[in-house]
Amino acid sequence: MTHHHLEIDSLRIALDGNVLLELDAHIGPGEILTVMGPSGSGKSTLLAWLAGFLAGDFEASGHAHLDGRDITHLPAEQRGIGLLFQDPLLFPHLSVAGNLRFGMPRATRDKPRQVETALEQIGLAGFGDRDPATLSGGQKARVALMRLLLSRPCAVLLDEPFSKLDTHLRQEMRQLVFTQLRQAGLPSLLVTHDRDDAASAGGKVIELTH
Ligand SMILES: Nc1ncnc2c1ncn2[C@@H]1O[C@H](COP(=O)(O)OP(=O)(O)OP(=O)(O)O)[C@@H](O)[C@H]1O
Repeated sequence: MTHHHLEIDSLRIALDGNVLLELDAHIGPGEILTVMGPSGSGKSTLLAWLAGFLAGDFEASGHAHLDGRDITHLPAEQRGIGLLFQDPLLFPHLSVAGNLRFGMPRATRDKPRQVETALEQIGLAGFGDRDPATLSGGQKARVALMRLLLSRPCAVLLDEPFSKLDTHLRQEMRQLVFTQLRQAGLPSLLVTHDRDDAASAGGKVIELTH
């Protein structure tokens, strides 16, 4: 297991001169930090800052370090951060296997074998040639998770990743996602409105306020 860690130092984000959020956090390998708070409290803004997509209207100061590397001003694609959203957003023009191969580092050894193993891990052995449109919501969510992990991120941001799933599936996906993130030793930041998500993540919880 690799030991990735993410640090947020003296982050302060303001909008029109008003401070929206201030945060210091250290997320160790396999830790999941949950961020909660009312609508408009800045949860998506925090993720956008970390991922490198923050809109120009915001003034941000502070630093983010990933594995000791200052990523604060790096372009999004050089940060090594993986994202998991509410919608699985699989590429419709690629097969399930094509989706899984998409973000794999160029130097990855034996890609077909790794794709096959990944499909087995999520109970979708033999689904490699399928069109993603023919998968159920739960199956798409599992493929999106594996595509993320196969891209070998150094940290993961999750934005309400389970909110579109029904209760039963939600429970199942929580288990799968959190177990996989822990096993991969990835520091993760979870944004959610759901207390059960936070409890299941098992880490610290931060509440953003206005
Ligand atoms: N591009 C933008 N330009 C100006 N203001 C913005 C922009 N994006 C968001 N805001 C404002 O920034 C504040 C924080 O928004 P943000 O989306 O981070 O909240 P949130 O906690 O994620 O809310 P929700 O739970 O509803 O998703 C809000 O007041 C919002 O109106």
